[in-house]
Amino acid sequence: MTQRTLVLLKPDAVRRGLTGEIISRIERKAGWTITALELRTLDQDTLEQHYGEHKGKPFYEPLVEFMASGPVVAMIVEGERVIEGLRALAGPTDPIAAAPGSIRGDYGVIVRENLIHASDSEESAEREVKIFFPDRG
Ligand SMILES: Nc1ncnc2c1ncn2[C@@H]1O[C@H](COP(=O)(O)OP(=O)(O)OP(=O)(O)O)[C@@H](O)[C@H]1O
Repeated sequence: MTQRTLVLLKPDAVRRGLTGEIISRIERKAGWTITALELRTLDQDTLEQHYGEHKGKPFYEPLVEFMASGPVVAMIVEGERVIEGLRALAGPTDPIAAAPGSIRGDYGVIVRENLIHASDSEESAEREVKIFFPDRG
């Protein structure tokens, strides 16, 4: 089943010089293709649209502040079962609970600074692609 997903390499990944490594891991998966890629600093409006479901939660404000603290790499990745596959490659939200070999398991410690976002369903992917790449909607 060919799908597309929206991936963000968060400001911690850019600051720590890990984007090349993470992009390589994605590129090496057979049949997955990066079809859009941009380095961009996110504004409040974009972050509100993206993380709106978390508004009101205690971690929302620090999360938005962190996500605006430096550039992110936004990508569309297309391929076979790429939504489930990228969530597996990223690992669970809490990097300490993430298995070694996953991106968060290998490089992360802090829940907020967990390196990568990947859409969690086809509906989220379509919604998020439109937010970050409106011309690909
Ligand atoms: N308890 C928490 N404390 C601090 N930050 C959190 C917490 N829970 C979630 N976050 C941050 O908010 C982001 C979005 O939370 P969500 O529950 O959607 O996790 P996720 O689906 O693993 O992450 P993402 O949507 O970024 O792929 C997380 O990736 C993390 O950066």
